[in-house]
Amino acid sequence: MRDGTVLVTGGAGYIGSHAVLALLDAGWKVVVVDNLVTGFDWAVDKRAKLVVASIEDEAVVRQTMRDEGVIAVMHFAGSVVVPESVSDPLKYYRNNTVASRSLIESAVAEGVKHFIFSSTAATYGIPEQVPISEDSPKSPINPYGMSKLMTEFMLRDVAAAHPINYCALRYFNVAGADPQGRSGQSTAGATHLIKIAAEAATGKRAAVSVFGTDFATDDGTGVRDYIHVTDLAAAHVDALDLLIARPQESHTMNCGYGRGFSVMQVLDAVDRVTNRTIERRMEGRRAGDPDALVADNSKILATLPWRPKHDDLEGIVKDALAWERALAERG
Ligand SMILES: NC(=O)c1ccc[n+]([C@@H]2O[C@H](COP(=O)([O-])OP(=O)(O)OC[C@H]3O[C@@H](n4cnc5c(N)ncnc54)[C@H](O)[C@@H]3O)[C@@H](O)[C@H]2O)c1
Ligand SMILES: O=c1ccn([C@@H]2O[C@H](COP(=O)(O)OP(=O)(O)O[C@H]3O[C@H](CO)[C@H](O)[C@H](O)[C@H]3O)[C@@H](O)[C@H]2O)c(=O)[nH]1
Repeated sequence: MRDGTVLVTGGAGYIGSHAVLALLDAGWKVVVVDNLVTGFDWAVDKRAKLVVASIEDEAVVRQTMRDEGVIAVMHFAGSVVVPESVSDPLKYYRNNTVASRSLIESAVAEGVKHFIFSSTAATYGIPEQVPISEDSPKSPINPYGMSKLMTEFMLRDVAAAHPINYCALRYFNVAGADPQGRSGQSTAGATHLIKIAAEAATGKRAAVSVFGTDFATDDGTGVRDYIHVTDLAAAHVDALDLLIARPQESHTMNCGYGRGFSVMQVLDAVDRVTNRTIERRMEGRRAGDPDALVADNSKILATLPWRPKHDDLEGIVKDALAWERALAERG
């Protein structure tokens, strides 16, 4: 067992629940703070403690930090739907930026030493160059990306002023599910391509819409860097070890595999895995979708011992499908 407890905000959600598993499997004690707006209490592994509260509830968060001996925060809690951030920006500035400010303040006040933050490739906006390196211009094209970038700025300034270091991890497209079937993406109303394709493959949807066929890519459909959620969770555990080993340093790193697949390639992979043909409906572009988003992942590979173990599109699809079937059985 490691010394100290990790507080995982949003640990009842998709990515957070996988981080909880990775931390527990690595020997950490874990306490989750989640208000269950999009998460599920059953998604939190029983070895972890769950406190149902908002990260904005400073009294509860600070008490939890004290009671549990929290040495580090992994901060996944937030609002994650890009189009909603365009129609309701203040929700995003509140639940991502303002709530993060409150959480960071609690961490500083309680002497928590390390902070790991879920950031996003959406901080880059429409990239000038692909693959995208961390020092590329940050020009978010929606309030979601901006709300996350603002939190990165807060962390930078707070780490300069207080004895806390941080790692901001900019995720590319997260997909798949725990290969052992312990967690997966469960929130209804999915917008993410692989989740939607898994729903279509299991009969929850009649077809998959292909948003745009005139992008500047080989087959005209959007290209993304899909990273398996279990690899992403493992990167967080390694990032924590780095923050502990080098307390004077903070880091901002892309999390992706450095290669992209088009929408058509993803749907082809789903068809191969299921041995069926999902109906594809060609539609117009979604507002604000870039042609291609692929990570330059040289920094994370140079900085952490982390190496991808699930960099296989069909494997990602298989794990997403297995979880979708398990969800269907759950009812
Ligand atoms: N899914 C992706 O592809 C992706 C990509 C880039 C970044 N991210 C980031 O990763 C993080 C996790 O995303 P996810 O896909 O797991 O989403 P999710 O909705 O499954 O998880 C978010 C969790 O946070 C909780 N939560 C929300 N607001 C809260 C609050 N104020 N207090 C306490 N708990 C709160 C929710 O109940 C939920 O359990 C988010 O910060 C998101 O911005 C996700
Ligand atoms: O039903 C669908 C859903 C998506 N797509 C296409 O599939 C690709 C991936 O779309 P997703 O909605 O799965 O993911 P995004 O790339 O739009 O965005 C995701 O990844 C970003 C970073 O790359 C941000 O982190 C953001 O939070 C997260 O939602 C895009 O080309 C999109 O147009 C479809 O064709 N049909």
